[in-house]
Amino acid sequence: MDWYNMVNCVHKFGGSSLGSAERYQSVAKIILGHTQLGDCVVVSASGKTTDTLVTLWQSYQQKDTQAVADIVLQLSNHQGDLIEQLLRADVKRNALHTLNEELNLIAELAQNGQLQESALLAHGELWSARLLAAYLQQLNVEACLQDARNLFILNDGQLLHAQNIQQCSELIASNKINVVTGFIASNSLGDTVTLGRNGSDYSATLLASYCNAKHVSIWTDTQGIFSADPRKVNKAIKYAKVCRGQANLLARLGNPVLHAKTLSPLKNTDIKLAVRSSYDVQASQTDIVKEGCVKQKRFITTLQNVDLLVIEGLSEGEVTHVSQLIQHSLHHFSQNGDTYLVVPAASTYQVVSYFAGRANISESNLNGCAVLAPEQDVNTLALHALDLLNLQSIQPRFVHQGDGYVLLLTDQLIDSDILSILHDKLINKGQEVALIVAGLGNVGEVFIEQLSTQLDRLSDNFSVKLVGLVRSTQMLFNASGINTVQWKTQWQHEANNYNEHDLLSAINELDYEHKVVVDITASEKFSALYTDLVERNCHLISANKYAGTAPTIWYESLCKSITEKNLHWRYNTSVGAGLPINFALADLQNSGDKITRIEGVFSGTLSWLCSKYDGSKAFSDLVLEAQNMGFTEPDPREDLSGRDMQRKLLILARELGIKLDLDDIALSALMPDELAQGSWNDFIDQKDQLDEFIKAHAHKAQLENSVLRYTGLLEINQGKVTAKVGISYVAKGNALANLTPGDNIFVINSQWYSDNALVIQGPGAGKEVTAAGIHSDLYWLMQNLK
Ligand SMILES: NC(=O)C1=CN([C@@H]2O[C@H](COP(=O)(O)OP(=O)(O)OC[C@H]3O[C@@H](n4cnc5c(N)ncnc54)[C@H](O)[C@@H]3O)[C@@H](O)[C@H]2O)C=CC1
Ligand SMILES: N[C@@H](CC=O)C(=O)O
Repeated sequence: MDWYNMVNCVHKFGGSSLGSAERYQSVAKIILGHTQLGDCVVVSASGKTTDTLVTLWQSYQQKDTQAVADIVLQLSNHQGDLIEQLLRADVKRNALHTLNEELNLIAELAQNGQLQESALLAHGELWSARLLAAYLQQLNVEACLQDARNLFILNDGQLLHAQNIQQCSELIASNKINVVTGFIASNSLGDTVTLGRNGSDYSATLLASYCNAKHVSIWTDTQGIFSADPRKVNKAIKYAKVCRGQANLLARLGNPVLHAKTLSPLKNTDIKLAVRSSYDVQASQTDIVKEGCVKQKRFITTLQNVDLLVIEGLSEGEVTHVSQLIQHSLHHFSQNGDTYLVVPAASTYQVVSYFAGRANISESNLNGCAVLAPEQDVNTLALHALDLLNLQSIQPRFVHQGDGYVLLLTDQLIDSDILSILHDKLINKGQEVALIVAGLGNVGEVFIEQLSTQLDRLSDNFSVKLVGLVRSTQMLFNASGINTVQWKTQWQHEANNYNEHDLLSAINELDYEHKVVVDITASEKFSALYTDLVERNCHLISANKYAGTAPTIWYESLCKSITEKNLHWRYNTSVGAGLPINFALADLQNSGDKITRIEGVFSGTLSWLCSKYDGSKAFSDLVLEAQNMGFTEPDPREDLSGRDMQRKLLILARELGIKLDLDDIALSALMPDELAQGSWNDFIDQKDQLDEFIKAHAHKAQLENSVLRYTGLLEINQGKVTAKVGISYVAKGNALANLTPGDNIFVINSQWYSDNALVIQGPGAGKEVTAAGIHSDLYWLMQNLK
């Protein structure tokens, strides 16, 4: 591999990511976990160091010697503390010595009137890069310091690209982690210059383009790019992918996450840019991708205190130049034959002077907002936004509709309450939810049938699309949507062989605000995918019981990841099919009640079999009948063995916060143990043994004036848990003896329902009720999506 392909990724850490010794330690951890030799790590000045250096410069210009001395001391304290806390004694001594020499020189230059602004400001990045490199070396990481003044050379304000590529090829070490100073460069005379506001982000993308890196990761204090400022709008949506064009427009229209300049070196390259949190490494990132690779999203930004200038004969080059001059991304547009520039009011004087007589202030002291959206939505959103502002008694003074956005400028401030209303009505409405359904058997097919009538009424805010269907051997995936009525025809023509890797990468590529995987398989293998699905930000709905009854360690870590990622997992149908048992238990507990006992029949299959059996028909024939009706598990022995009901009891126990594993629940089977072995055909060959077994139990029950039932019990008595499922002889008068065949019954005792139990009873199996129960989970999920 030649040098040109040695840098895989350029990482960039901003000032807040390096604000304290603990933050440096976190950054080092990220570097250890996310870099390979040859990668570059671009750093900003630690915390508020650049602001402090700017204040020092201003004090120096005002000849305030006391303030200069105070600020030098402040810098010495902050940098000194970092060195003290991070470096080992031997390295520390040298580092403190160098720092003191530099600070003394600053003080001396200030005294002699020889301080240079850019050279002074450059210290911030130099200090952080030097300290981070030393700290990494101390951790035995092959790291080296790179002073970007040797990599980025400008002549007359223009970067000398060919020369810089050459410099990078000579200086960037392919066998080390290169810690590079952000923000700074040098001119062809060798003097220090700076790259302006957000310069370090720009340094990172510039370096990536010079080194032909594959990725740039901007590690920052936000988790990515949101539909609105998440500090002001708590329902702001984090987007997984945003196209470069919209990111650029956002930067010019008030969203501060990325500067327009940052994106410019990526033009005409395939370099991938990601914005991610250095505070929450597990959180998903936002990828900024090439135009056309993702759908356009909706955003709302606010603008505060801006002026609108009309500029005669404005050129693109002048916009770039004046943006650099005032260190702010600027937006310009034409309307009614005039060309306007939106300028922060604080910089208006500078901009007007720059255009020397060609700039006129059209409107001043404006606030407002911009709504960005796919082109086809802008017109409707613009009208809707005007109505909403009107309702809030806000009259826009200036409205401009451009390609993919509408800009609404007004006298009044758009505070976070108004912004949230606008966001709710304009942005949230545009969200899309991708639905992937695994398992198209008895229940799955009915679920899809019901889906076609359900889609429109699921939520006002979201548009839900079925994008994936999965069976054990085949899958159909179409990111733009599968027709819920004609899916079978589409399946016949387009379904491919199923493998987990293809499914996960198809899900990864989905550009939807939310993804939901509905598991209606009876597959343990599929449930093992849940951790991968959660990693890909999928909400889960399960009729399948395997994940809910997996070993405690796996189950708890799954629940933890789901919570950490603010995802939802619904599994109401895994117990009691469509009966609202999980809702009821959650509700009781949320209301402060304590559940002490749940007894009942939790298997629709076994309820149906036991109630139907009167000796007139062989029990095994009833089993086949139940199987045909779609009542049983794919292999009915999962029911007869008691294992399925054991799973349900475990799910109930975990709902109550009880830590159990499957084998902690005592079980006696409703069939001879030997029949559990072998194939289904072997079982059928030996069905007489089952019939004899049942006949014998039914007879014994009869002798006790009782009936044969299969029941479960979960009891918590003074901290002691009893959990069991098995054969019972239930007295004929008992509620459990008189169920409609197929019904489940849950008899719940609690602190508040102690003498007179709360009873939930109804069909506990069947494809229609189960599919309807899954729709109830999906509906709940839609109502609870942010
Ligand atoms: N039938 C009922 O009344 C109720 C069923 N359930 C649960 O619903 C689930 C489905 O039940 P049924 O529809 O009756 O079963 P089924 O056997 O008719 O359908 C299962 C489907 O899952 C698919 N599948 C199996 N392994 C797979 C894998 N590894 N990846 C992807 N797909 C796979 C099969 O191709 C099939 O389409 C089961 O977990 C069951 O316990 C829950 C409540 C009631
Ligand atoms: N076989 C199961 C179906 C649903 O879980 C039962 O009847 O309980």
